[in-house]
Amino acid sequence: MTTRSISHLIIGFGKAGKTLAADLAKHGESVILVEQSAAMYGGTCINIGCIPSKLLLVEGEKSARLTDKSAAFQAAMQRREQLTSALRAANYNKLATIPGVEILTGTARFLSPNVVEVLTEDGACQIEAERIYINTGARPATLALEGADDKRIYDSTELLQLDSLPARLVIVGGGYISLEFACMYAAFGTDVTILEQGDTFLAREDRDVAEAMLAMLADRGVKVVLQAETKRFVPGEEAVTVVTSQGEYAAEAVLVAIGRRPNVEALHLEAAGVQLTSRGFVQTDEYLRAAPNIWAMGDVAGSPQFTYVSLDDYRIVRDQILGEGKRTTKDRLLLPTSVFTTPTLAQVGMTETMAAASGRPYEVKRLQTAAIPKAKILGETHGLLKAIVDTETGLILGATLFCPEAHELINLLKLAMDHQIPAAALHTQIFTHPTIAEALNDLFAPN
Ligand SMILES: Cc1cc2nc3c(=O)[nH]c(=O)nc-3n(C[C@H](O)[C@H](O)[C@H](O)COP(=O)(O)OP(=O)(O)OC[C@H]3O[C@@H](n4cnc5c(N)ncnc54)[C@H](O)[C@@H]3O)c2cc1C
Ligand SMILES: NC(=O)c1ccc[n+]([C@@H]2O[C@H](COP(=O)([O-])OP(=O)(O)OC[C@H]3O[C@@H](n4cnc5c(N)ncnc54)[C@H](O)[C@@H]3O)[C@@H](O)[C@H]2O)c1
Repeated sequence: MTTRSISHLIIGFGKAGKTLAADLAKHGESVILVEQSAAMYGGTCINIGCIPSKLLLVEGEKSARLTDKSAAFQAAMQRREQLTSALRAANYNKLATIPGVEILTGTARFLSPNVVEVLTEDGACQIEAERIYINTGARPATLALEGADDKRIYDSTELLQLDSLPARLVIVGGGYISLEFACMYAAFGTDVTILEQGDTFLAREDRDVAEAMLAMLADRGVKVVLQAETKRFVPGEEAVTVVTSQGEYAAEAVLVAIGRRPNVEALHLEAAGVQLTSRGFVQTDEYLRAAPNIWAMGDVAGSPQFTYVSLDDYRIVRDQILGEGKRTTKDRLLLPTSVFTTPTLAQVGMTETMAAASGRPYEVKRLQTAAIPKAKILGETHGLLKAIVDTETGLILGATLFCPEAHELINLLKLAMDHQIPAAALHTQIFTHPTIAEALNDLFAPN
């Protein structure tokens, strides 16, 4: 078996790993990046996550004008394939052409804290590295239930690659993936039912926001069933039936979207002295250090599962290798989020419920999406905008935007909050017209 030595070994072609590899090499360092699958060059986001799902959401909305939904669905899937293939090739070539970076296609596992074995198609090789970075991501959690091996039961990766449009889709789980896929498939004309085991829909959101989301889903024909414990799947000839504590639901396709688990098993982390958290993620400190010469970044490190957080993990690790070593997970400040339903639900900082529990003096600002001229132009009037303002300091404590373009606008609010721009400044800020952004003038008007 060949043994090689390298300064930096990155395991996994995720957002953090690929960005770090390029940066290190541009600073004259030598890097090997190991990726287990040629179909995953570039990682989850571009191949099986953010990019294909958002493309299909957009294509679904466009299909509203078309009568042949099946043809529209198949054309959308082709576009998805073209885009992800092109991005995958671009991601590979961008890294592979940087002097100092080598991409090795194979599965990595630790033999000791600084030696990793990589199993490739051509056999195994050992790599001794001064520094090792784990960026192996996560995979869909599965339901170990009777009938779960039926071919009509899918995870998100598989449902992004269906070759024909199902008449009915049942989604087990009521989180990010569920809501986005519900909108995506409903837009193509599929009859969608969401089965959530919890008793509260969108438990982290204020009830008026959750109600607005439910109204939007109902308008699109999406049914939501709460406290639905899935018990088993019963395969039939035409459909599979999901048997739950709240009744039985037959469908041509079932999506299980109940969270994602870290990819740690293949790594043999015990050989590296790396610990796991109680939830099974790689245990790190706030510098993302997992052992003296080992770091973990992205989903596998238990970081909030977003591409932009994986990118921020890269910034933290980069600062230790190439910078001042000061940046930590605490420097992220507020973390904005966006569920790309139609319209988007975007959130940053405190909700009204959190503000009430905080004991701080606050007021709630509210605006209905239907009051925004641009929303009327778009014909997307579902939703509302809410902001929480500290009545002593006049600073914004949080915002929840359920309206068109909310995924863009939320970044403006994070900027205002991080840089302590008072709410009153947004009330009088000049915004272009007609835009959704100008609604901030009204949202932040004095109560
Ligand atoms: C359907 C879906 C939609 C999403 N939409 C959004 C969104 O809109 N916005 C957003 O911010 N986030 C979204 N996410 C989440 C986001 O995609 C992830 O948080 C992010 O991609 C995680 O990146 P990462 O850097 O942790 O690693 P990943 O990109 O997951 O990369 C890990 C890589 O490691 C490889 N690997 C695993 N084990 C080994 C091993 N032993 N040896 C070698 N290689 C290995 C894997 O094959 C993989 O390519 C979505 C996720 C999904 C599933
Ligand atoms: N727009 C985005 O940024 C985006 C989009 C998709 C995914 N993601 C990321 O990917 C992660 C994973 O997404 P997800 O939707 O799989 O997980 P999630 O954690 O967002 O939601 C899972 C949901 O499934 C429910 N659940 C769990 N077990 C269940 C069961 N047995 N039966 C019924 N319901 C059950 C949970 O109560 C929860 O509501 C997200 O948390 C997010 O970080 C982000």
